[in-house]
Amino acid sequence: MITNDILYVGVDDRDIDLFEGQFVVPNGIAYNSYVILDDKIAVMDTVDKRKGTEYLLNLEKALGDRLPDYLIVSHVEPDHASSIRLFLDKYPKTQLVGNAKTFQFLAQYFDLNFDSVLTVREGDTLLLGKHELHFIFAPMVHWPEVMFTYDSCDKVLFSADAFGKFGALDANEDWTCEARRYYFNIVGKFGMPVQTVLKKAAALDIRIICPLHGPILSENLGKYLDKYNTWSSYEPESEGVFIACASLHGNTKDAAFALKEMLLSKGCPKVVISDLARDDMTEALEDAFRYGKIVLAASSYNGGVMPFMEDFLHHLKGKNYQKRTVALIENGTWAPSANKAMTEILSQMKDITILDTAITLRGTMKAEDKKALASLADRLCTS
Ligand SMILES: Cc1cc2nc3c(=O)[nH]c(=O)nc-3n(C[C@H](O)[C@H](O)[C@H](O)COP(=O)(O)O)c2cc1C
Repeated sequence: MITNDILYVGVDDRDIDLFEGQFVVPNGIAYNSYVILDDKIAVMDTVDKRKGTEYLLNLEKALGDRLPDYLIVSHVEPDHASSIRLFLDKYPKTQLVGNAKTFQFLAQYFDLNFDSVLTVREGDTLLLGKHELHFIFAPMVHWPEVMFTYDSCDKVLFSADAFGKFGALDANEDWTCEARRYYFNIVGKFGMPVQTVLKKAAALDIRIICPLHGPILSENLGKYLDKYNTWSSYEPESEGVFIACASLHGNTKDAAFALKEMLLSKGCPKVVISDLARDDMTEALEDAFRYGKIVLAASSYNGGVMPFMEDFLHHLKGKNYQKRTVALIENGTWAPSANKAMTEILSQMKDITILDTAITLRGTMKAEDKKALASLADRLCTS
């Protein structure tokens, strides 16, 4: 129970191998859905059809002998909407509520009778009894049709995918870490639209945030709003340096670890290294956004850069990576080419400062390489 009238009817999914076909979720994922019980009953979204049967049982229990009047569709993505067919087979008289885009997209997934739907516009309200629902459009957070719903009676914001996180509800883990990985990998490209909806939300008296994934947020809401403000404005969140490396034979990786030791010994508060070939790419992406300074260290490869690094940089570009200071380290035997290849991709991003400290290793680290790394460490500690 979330309030006296709002019940949780979502489900945990711990069997899924990859969320959205690409993200590892070691602690699963929750598909959240809610019921508002009033003179009229509104259900807030459904769940992935992978868990449709379990969902309908939860719903039935929450409804007792009553029937839902409305199904509010805040996001058409299948992890929330693919049980709508199942839902309507059981509750055929329920009216679907969405905006024009909601129904345009739903028609791509379902053969529905769209004559009976209720199409809302930005700022429209729906009265259930004492609960009045206000529709707040949030286009591109993270699809074009996304809308938030604010219940002015219980002061609850149903925030669609915003404020969500990876991890089933019964996972005992920190919110920030998995919410950050979720944000940058799923919503990260859309910083401006998130800023726009945060401004709309600032005008509301919000006591509880009910996202479509992850825990219901009811305490210290400023913390979550602040994180979203930092993330969506592409500002660094933590002091420190992130080193991403891709190394064929380990020499560049050795240099990355040597640099880490130097940075720590010079007082850098935090240094995180990711081996892009072995570590989770989505965590590397998260760390690249978390810190303000990053070092890219890679082997030269066929006149370019090792493909894991190339892939990583394309991921960053796709997520609108910006406002960061970058240092480059390459390794090559006959014609080192990694720094040039990395610079080319970085030059397509906004507001990236590449330090004039580029280092070229040839095979193993030599004394002069260690000196160059030490002066890079100085520069990173002072810039
Ligand atoms: C398939 C392949 C392609 C390579 N391409 C280049 C290249 O274009 N230019 C170059 O200078 N070295 C090239 N190298 C050599 C590596 O960059 C070199 O061995 C480097 O020292 C590897 O650093 P690492 O020990 O960190 O992997 C290539 C090596 C391999 C196996």
